[in-house]
Amino acid sequence: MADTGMLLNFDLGDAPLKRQVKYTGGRWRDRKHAQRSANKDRDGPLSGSNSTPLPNDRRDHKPSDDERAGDDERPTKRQRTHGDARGHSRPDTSSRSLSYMTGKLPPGSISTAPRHGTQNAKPGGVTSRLFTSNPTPKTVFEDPVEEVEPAKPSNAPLSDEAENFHALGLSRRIAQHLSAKLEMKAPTSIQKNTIPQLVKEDSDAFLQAETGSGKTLAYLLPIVQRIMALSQHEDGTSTAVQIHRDSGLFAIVLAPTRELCKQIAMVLEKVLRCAPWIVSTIVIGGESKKSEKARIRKGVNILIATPGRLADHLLNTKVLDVGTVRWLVLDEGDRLMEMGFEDELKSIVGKIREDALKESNKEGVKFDTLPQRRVTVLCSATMKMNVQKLGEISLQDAIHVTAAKADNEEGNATETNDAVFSAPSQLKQSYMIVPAKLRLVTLIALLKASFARKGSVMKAIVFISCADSVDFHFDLLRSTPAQPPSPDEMSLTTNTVADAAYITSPANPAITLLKLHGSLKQPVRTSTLASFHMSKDPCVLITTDITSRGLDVPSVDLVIEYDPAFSVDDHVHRIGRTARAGRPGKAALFIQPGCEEGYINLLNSATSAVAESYESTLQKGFLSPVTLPKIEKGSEAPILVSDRQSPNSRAEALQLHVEQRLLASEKEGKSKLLDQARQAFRSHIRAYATHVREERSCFDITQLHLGHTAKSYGLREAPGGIGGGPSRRTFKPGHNHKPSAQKHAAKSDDRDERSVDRRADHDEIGTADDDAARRMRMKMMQATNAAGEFNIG
Ligand SMILES: Nc1ncnc2c1ncn2[C@@H]1O[C@H](COP(=O)(O)OP(=O)(O)OP(=O)(O)O)[C@@H](O)[C@H]1O
Repeated sequence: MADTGMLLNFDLGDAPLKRQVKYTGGRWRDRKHAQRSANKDRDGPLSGSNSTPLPNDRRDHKPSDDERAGDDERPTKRQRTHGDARGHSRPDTSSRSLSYMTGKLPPGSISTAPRHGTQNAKPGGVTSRLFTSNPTPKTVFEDPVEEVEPAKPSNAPLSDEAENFHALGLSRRIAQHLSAKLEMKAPTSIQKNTIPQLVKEDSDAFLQAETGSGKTLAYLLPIVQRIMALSQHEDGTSTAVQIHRDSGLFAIVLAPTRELCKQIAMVLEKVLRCAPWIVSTIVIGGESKKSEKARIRKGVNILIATPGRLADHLLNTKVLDVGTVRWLVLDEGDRLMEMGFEDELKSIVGKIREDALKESNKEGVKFDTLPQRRVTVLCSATMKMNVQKLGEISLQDAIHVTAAKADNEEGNATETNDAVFSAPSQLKQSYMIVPAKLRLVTLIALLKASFARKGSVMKAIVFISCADSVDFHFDLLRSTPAQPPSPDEMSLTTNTVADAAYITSPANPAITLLKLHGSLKQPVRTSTLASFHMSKDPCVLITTDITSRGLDVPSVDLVIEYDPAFSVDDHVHRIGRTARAGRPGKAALFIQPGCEEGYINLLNSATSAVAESYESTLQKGFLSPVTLPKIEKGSEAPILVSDRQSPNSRAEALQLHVEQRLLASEKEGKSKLLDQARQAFRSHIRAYATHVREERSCFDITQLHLGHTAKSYGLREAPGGIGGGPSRRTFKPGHNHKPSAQKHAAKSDDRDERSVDRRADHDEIGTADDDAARRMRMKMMQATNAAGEFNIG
């Protein structure tokens, strides 16, 4: 279709709505049908209709108190979901949209508003009603407070006059390398408290610190230091022992996701440039096992792995000997357990123990500077039951290291009690109470506003609950190439990196959009993440929780939680992707009016967010006229609105544009986007049901308005296929409800997005060392009781 005539502005102007609409064009039968529906509408529109003519006086109408009181309740009538045999939703029965949606009339014949929109659009256009029938938030918004001084960063490096890496027990060579090559002059608090401990002592450690506080180097540097010390004296002269790649495997670092493993490997690789004789490698799922075997066979001193893949190699790669392992690091311990790696972890710990016993009976070189027993370092944000269990499996007598162990004025170490797992203090957090219908337009407005000024935001991450929804939003917001790429032009990131057509503005014309989730193939994930890291243009990554843990992209300045996290802990990890190592950062959370507002109280224990109104976001986001991408190949890019339209009209016009774009895709027989929207909607609803039990009262699936939620997917009504699904089911404690996207991803080797049964698990476990397990349990219980700080939520 050439220019579709997608008349994007359906503003009806000041004139009262003319009831007699004359339909022209198209088939007689369709005109008649549309006319009849219009007449019916006049007598009273059908309930559940999402797209009805907008009486002008309602457009920017501020409800009176009485109306507000009525609105206060959530709309009682739930949108019915109709689906035909093919899963297509029944079209909206309102007059003009009916004709349009069924595609029987040429679009131009029903859209009578001028193309570029004016206040006085002709009657007969349709609009997508966004500002009526929305529940009113119960939260009372306080007057905007004066901009306060930004808080002092809590995860920044300490002042380099006071502290340096050499003073913590690292060799001059390492300290100089850190300072000269990695531009790290002074340690962070957690590094200051961890490094001396792990360099001098052989006891296990439990590390707990804020996101972005440098935990990775806190455990890697002591390991490298002690392996280096085998072959080098402090003055740089050589010892009698020469270390090379087949001297033995000394350390294993386990992390829950492939991305995190790769990132740790990159950090280690940079550190090892000052000791190139020490060799590290990585074994993760999704890559060739053969080449991993070959690397292991050549010899490796430090191994970074996902538990599933390592357990597999321990079974099938005979050459992998873990008898010499002196450090086992479990990064993101809580996540390792949540993702169901318990069995693999048990088998890995058991195998290391078994091989260590055999090794101790062998004659050969004894490595004096290495720990004489295996040291386990467990990093975890929280000390919940599953982490205690992991501690019982792996730790013997761990010391608890936090960033808050601070020096007092006399220089004595004192333990403070504020080791709560919380967001960095300099991170500015806000939340918006956005009615379901307005979510999509508010997201676009927020992104537009954030990137409106060049340089104000460089990188943003948008968290969404499931992979299907990520796919849909990416395909919706990207610009479609005029021609599909030829096979020669295809690259790994062809379908994951694109121009962000809906976010760009004249001031910031080049914004890249990326997507990432666990259902993508590993090489695609790796390349996409690399593009995000390296992009010099501003960019937005739309992703699931796969990116929420550990991912370190220093230039991320904004995190948007479009769907709230499945637990408060996950929320803190998500927002922790910004404001890293003392840098500033912003985070915005979308919640809906109603029970979700209770979530703010839950968050207050871990974060402190200020309320922002979505209205002001719409204002800021739609300040200037919006040029939308073309709907069809060959059509002009229409300018959505004129300067004279209010932000609300612009929002409605944008919503309508999205809805029509979806319908146009179906009409053209390429209903990919429409199908995607339906699938995304279904997965969203299922994912919504998987919030942790303690937080489910804030995310009550029965309170979700399906019709309004569908609108945020550009759908005019909720598609079929969810009735009788989890949306209507009451939640049975202990029942495992899996979002389909997560189920799908469960096949992946590192189990990203794997369905997580978040039940607190109090079962006793049988470990090889029951006594150590008992001691560890006591210790962790003590820590939990003493500080009462780890059980958030
Ligand atoms: N001493 C330091 N000086 C300056 N920057 C540092 C220092 N230590 C670490 N960093 C930087 O801080 C950032 C965060 O480090 P890292 O990823 O190890 O944090 P983390 O505590 O593991 O975070 P998360 O809990 O989110 O995984 C990295 O970009 C790293 O390069």
